[in-house]
Amino acid sequence: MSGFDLTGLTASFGGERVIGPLSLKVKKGEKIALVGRSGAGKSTLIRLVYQEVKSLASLVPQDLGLVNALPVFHNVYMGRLDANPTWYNVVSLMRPFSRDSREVEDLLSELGMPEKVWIPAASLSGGQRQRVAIARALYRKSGLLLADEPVSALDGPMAHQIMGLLKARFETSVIALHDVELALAYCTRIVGIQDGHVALDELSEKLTPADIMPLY
Ligand SMILES: Nc1ncnc2c1ncn2[C@@H]1O[C@H](COP(=O)(O)OP(=O)(O)OP(=O)(O)O)[C@@H](O)[C@H]1O
Repeated sequence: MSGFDLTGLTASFGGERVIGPLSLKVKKGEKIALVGRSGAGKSTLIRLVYQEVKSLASLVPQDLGLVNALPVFHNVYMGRLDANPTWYNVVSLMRPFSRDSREVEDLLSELGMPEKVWIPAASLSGGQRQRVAIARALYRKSGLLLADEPVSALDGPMAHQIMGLLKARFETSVIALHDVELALAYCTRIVGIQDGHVALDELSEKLTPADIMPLY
């Protein structure tokens, strides 16, 4: 089951309510884009959803969550840590198994950076770091993707390629996107967030960029 139905979602910082109460029902197979101006609450909503669904989801947080001192391989491998016994993970830290190395290398090839597999994450560019976080999410092989601006550091053609890949590989997704064109092209439903509430909820096929602009 990769959909979810959450109600009564709220978040506050320093006593100030920034989300909700808000409900979000996502059906299996839906690709949702969360859109809205900076500070509207998209990242906070992604975090709230992740807290609820945790192990069912693959997460690409806005800060990416990479471990700089570790090679790309291990950063990607971390996506599936909970699927393996502890001894397997400890051995993999020192001497990765060849089947795992091959799988990670294949993923990195798809993302256009096969030569970086043994490079520490610290020495990657911003766009490369973003692709490592995406590889980690793909490696997890869950049915649900939660991603916060996953292609913001990528150039146009690469952003389209990766959005296409995410659409194909995840049955269901909720992606915060500031790029309205990408949202309409790769997502089936647009949820607009304004001041922590849902201000728009419509199928992409019924919307144009002009319909979304009032949120900004
Ligand atoms: N750790 C925090 N401490 C205090 N306030 C926070 C914190 N995180 C978020 N906020 C506040 O919550 C509100 C929503 O922030 P959030 O990051 O969810 O917005 P966003 O829509 O994702 O913005 P952006 O598009 O810039 O990433 C903002 O007013 C922000 O200042």
